[in-house]
Amino acid sequence: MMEVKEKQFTAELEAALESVQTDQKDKLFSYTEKINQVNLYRFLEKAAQLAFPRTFWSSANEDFQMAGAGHAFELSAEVSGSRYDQVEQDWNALLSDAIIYNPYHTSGTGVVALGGFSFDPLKPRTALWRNFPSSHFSIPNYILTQIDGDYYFTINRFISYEDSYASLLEELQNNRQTLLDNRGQQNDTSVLRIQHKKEIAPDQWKKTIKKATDVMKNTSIDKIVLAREVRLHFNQAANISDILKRLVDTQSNSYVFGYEMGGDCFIGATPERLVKVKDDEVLSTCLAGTAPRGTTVEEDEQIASNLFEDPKNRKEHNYVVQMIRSTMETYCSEVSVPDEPVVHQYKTLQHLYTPVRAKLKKEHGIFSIISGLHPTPAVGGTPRQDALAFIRDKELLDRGWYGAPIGWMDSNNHGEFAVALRSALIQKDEASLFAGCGIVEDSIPESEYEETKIKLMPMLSVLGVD
Ligand SMILES: C=C(O[C@H]1C=CC=C(C(=O)O)[C@@H]1O)C(=O)O
Ligand SMILES: [Mg+2]
Repeated sequence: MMEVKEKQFTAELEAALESVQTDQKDKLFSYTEKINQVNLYRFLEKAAQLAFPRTFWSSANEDFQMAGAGHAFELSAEVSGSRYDQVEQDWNALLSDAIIYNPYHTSGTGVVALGGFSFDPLKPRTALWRNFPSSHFSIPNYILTQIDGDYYFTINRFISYEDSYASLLEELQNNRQTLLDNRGQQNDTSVLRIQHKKEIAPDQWKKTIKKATDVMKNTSIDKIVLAREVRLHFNQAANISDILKRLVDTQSNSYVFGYEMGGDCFIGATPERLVKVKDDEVLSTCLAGTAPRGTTVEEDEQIASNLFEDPKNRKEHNYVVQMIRSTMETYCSEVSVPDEPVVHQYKTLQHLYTPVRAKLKKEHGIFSIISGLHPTPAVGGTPRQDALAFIRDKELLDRGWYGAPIGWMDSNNHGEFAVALRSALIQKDEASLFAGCGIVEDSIPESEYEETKIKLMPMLSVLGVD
């Protein structure tokens, strides 16, 4: 730390400890400074060396990235009905007492909570997701934020009145130095290989699709999203920071995330924004309907125009648009939704895409919108409760955090959540990958199976070769 900054830091820390002691109440202390460029992936490596659980977020156009180390404070709610309310209440309570030094007021700096939810709190949790509760948010001890090429470093420390100034200062300064040290070995050079790949019950999955289409022919259910799992075994433990870097480098137009809990890490590169809130501006995205990429420009365009015209994919997409529009109208004003989707291209596939814009009504926040939107028919179905009941009952998979909201929010009430698709739960030298498809009445099991294969490709390619 430069000397003038160091003086500022020690003065703020001293004042914070004094406030905690005077009030006899533990409080979160948060200090943000602007720093020179630091490699985010190196920061994550150093965090692992210090045994800190890691968090990572990269927005779809990479102009905003956060890497977190440690949990200064955790928000977690196991309750099902009100888990959003519970997290929101605990978050507001934490903020109301927090001592924040942040002259920049830039999104994603200072007191930031990163975290997410499980897909369905009513589905019994299996051993696979033992480290991931129904909801969990972390205010990391140390956050490195990159915005438009500028770098910020935040220290968050929950201070108890029993803490001593000298040991606090030593702890925070030592960790700061280690985490921001760009020297040392670059990323691991050993090659991650897939030694064993097991598709979990693909034939049964296709049978469940047939069951779903039969149900849709005979009931008022219009759409059910069904997912499946692929389990991998590697030649060595996967290097999380390396994989996150590879996802950012290869998956354009995608949110890349990482969330480490109890040694397991949930990672992904998802194209789907659930909601972004900045002041009163709200953005959401309807994404459903899929086709592969072509090998030539002509073929690519032909596939795109077929996707745009295809009634089955348009149906899948329209259920999402209808539901997101009506939910947004509950929480927002000036809801604007284009009449038709466009085709968006990603590395291995193309999607039908409809952006949504709105203005947040004063009485609502990001959690109200999340609770209204999740699960959209891009991951659940229509009508929601019937589709969820089918998934809960018939899908073989424990989705855990797959298909659920994952993201961040800060003390300025800015935040963004994506839908955790194209994701994997990494467990040292093993991983579970997830992919699902929107099933409508005219779905063909074999084609849906092919669709999951292209959705799995990006993650398989960053996790090594067969
Ligand atoms: C459920 C997934 O994708 C959803 C998002 C976009 C397109 C979809 C589709 O065309 O089926 C799915 O609704 C997944 O990737 O696991
Ligand atoms: Mg589909």
